[in-house]
Amino acid sequence: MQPSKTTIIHFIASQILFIFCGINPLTVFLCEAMAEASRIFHTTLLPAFSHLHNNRNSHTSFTTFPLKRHVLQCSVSTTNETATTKTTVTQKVIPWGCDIDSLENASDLQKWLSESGLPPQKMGIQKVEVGERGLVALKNIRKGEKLLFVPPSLFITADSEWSCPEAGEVLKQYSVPDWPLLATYLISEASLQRSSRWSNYISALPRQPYSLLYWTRAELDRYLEASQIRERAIERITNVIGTLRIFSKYPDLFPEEIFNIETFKWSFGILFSRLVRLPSMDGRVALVPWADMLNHSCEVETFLDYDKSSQGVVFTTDQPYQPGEQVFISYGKKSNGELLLSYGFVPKEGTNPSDSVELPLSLKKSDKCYKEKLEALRKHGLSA
Ligand SMILES: C[S@@+](CC[C@H](N)C(=O)[O-])C[C@H]1O[C@@H](n2cnc3c(N)ncnc32)[C@H](O)[C@@H]1O
Repeated sequence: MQPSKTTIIHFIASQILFIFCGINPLTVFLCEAMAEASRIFHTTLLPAFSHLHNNRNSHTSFTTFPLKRHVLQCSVSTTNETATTKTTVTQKVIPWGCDIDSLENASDLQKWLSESGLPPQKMGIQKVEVGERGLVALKNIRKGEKLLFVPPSLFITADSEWSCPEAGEVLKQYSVPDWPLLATYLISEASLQRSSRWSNYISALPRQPYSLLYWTRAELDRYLEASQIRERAIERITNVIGTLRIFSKYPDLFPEEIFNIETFKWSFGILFSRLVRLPSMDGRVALVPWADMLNHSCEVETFLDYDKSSQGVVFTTDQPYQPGEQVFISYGKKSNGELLLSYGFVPKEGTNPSDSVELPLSLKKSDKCYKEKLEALRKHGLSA
């Protein structure tokens, strides 16, 4: 499920209220009031989103766009800004991957994975209510059961072999860090289509992942006004653009038709939403096909990790599942803003116990009540 209109507005409202709180250094204590005010804001001002959501097909020119765009568009649809948002639709379509809710390539992926060493699974990929596609229990699954067992031969890491070794050599020569290296690797392999060993995996990835990287500057300014997430999204976009600089020197290895801003938005969008850090492999980052079909729930705490005894990526269920139920993992204790930033969704309102807003605080030593305020901040686990 993508962010509902009310959830997005709740998020925006809390961020806007955050401005007012940020002015006074001792307003940490206003957080509760802020949340209450934002609740009032959303319940009194908003029409039901479900109606707009269900009617989204009436905006036919948006049908190939992620729902997030519809949500944004819906949230301003009663004003004439709709037209402004429509202008963003003219982006180039990535020539690989599939529609975000498509199962067309998922069965090929599953077949290829089983042939390549993935053991039989108790879950299958299906269309789901939360997260478009996800892994659903095919059999009874017990609480405390280990699932997945994806072997390392199926991971994509910074050490994966390049189909075009010369390109990989150049990146190594520049000691390019893991993230931009993986982003480039993904584009390089994707562009080779069927001749890449990852072709079945890449074909099942979304052609346009939900990501703030696709928001225009105007959208970021408008919908994330006063939020720290806005700055972080702008920083990420700047870094993605910066990655392109390396390639201008090697147009033969990295032709612009393939390595350009659109393809890097895609590959970084895929990394932000799917790359996992594996604590038991010294925090190594990897794309783990199949495991990356699991959606997030704030109600579970289990996470992906490498299991030395079974030599594969696993997670241990912290609740039982019956056949037909979607199986979830946790992407970490992240605020709604952080989930939006990396994964492009916001959990249903009131369901995320880790939700928070960042309040930058400063306390001047010249403040008459410096000591008392410092003490009050410390009491709440905050530093000045
Ligand atoms: C690791 S992928 C999970 C598989 C993905 N649903 C797919 O079909 O490829 C992460 C993406 O799934 C979606 N997702 C995961 N958990 C979600 C949730 N609780 N609500 C809405 N979308 C979710 C978001 O689009 C996110 O960027």
